[in-house]
Amino acid sequence: MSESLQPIHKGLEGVLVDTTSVSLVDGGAGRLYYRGYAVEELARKRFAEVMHLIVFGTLPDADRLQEVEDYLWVAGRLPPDLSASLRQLARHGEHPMATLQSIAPLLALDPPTVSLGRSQQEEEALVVAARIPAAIATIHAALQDHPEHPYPASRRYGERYLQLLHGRQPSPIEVSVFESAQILQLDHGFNASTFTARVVTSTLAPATSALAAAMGALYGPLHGAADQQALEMALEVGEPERAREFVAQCLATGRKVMGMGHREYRVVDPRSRMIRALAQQVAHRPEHVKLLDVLSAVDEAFIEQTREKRRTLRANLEFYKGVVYLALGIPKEFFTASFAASRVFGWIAHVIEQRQDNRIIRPAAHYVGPPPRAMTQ
Ligand SMILES: CC(=O)SCCNC(=O)CCNC(=O)[C@H](O)C(C)(C)COP(=O)(O)OP(=O)(O)OC[C@H]1O[C@@H](n2cnc3c(N)ncnc32)[C@H](O)[C@@H]1OP(=O)(O)O
Ligand SMILES: O=C([O-])CC(=O)C(=O)O
Repeated sequence: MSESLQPIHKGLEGVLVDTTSVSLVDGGAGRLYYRGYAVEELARKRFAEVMHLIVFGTLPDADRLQEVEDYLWVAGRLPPDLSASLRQLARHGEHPMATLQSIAPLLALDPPTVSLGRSQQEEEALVVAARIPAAIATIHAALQDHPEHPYPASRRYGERYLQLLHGRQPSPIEVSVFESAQILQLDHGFNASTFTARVVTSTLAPATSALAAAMGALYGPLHGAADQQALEMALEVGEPERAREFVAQCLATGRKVMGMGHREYRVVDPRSRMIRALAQQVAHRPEHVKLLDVLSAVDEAFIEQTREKRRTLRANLEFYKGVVYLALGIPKEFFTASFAASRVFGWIAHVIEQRQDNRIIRPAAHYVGPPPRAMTQ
């Protein structure tokens, strides 16, 4: 068939481009599984366990878990030169995601003495991933104009993450809620950033370049940055009583309600329900309780007012996440970077998978420009 007669799959909706064994998104049933295990069960585990499952395919035993947590702790410390360069870069005041994307491939410089025995490319990618929490904390400190907090002694990912950011010891509840939220964000089929990582990998570019490119895709408001935008929308709505009018106005003017809708889910995104429950566990301050009330009211109004749409639209991962992060002391400008700190391990799993049976990803386009013509001048 000539290219012009083929159907065009705008946005690649429903197009199968490869296989994956990392995660299964069951959009009809509203279920998500990582390597066969339901996320509802995995969210109760430690972050490093589920990260190991995603990247290496198995849940680690106690010895391996300790090895991986030790690895993340050693590899996660930023070398002083790198930290100084990042601090200087961050002081330009760009969005943390822009700074993080620009530095991402270089986070593997001056490698640590530890290794997980993988290929050089995979080790470099793991070092980048391990160093993202400290990189985020450095950007945060630079933007606040305060010195970085000392590198925490904790081997536990969530505890170290929050301590790097605040310099104070988080409570056990804060650690477990944060780790659960991060687990829910590890992987999600061929979403836009993961597919970006696979496209870049398919050219045989370095794994670290694939991670930087994926980070660029995650920064888009239709994808990862919807977390910050959903929270900003809740602030704009202000009061639960204004939700119905706000949603009606969005629908009338074609403005998207951020954190709503999904390419795959035809029912509510299971992560949204779980993230909302996590938000209820940590939202104690009146302003956080109010944000949760506003979001719940927008959620309800959106369901009611989109009942007639051809596609069922429900809250996705991003809708309630901001309340969890805010209550844990993560400023809204750092939501998407914190998402990236988790998703980077999913990207690595897909880089590994793509490399195992690679073919360059290169779709076709139907040309609609001027026909071949003679140059007249
Ligand atoms: C981690 C993540 O990336 S989760 C997704 C985060 N992104 C967002 O929350 C941004 C808001 N949501 C959206 O923009 C979309 O729902 C996406 C990008 C998630 C999915 O996009 P697509 O699969 O291409 O869906 P599409 O945009 O075709 O939506 C189908 C219909 O629902 C409408 N719709 C979809 N999402 C929304 C929304 N959030 N608000 C209002 N209307 C919406 C579309 O306008 C379209 O309406 P139409 O049939 O009248 O034209
Ligand atoms: O799958 C998608 O298109 C977006 C998403 O929910 C994710 O990346 O977590």
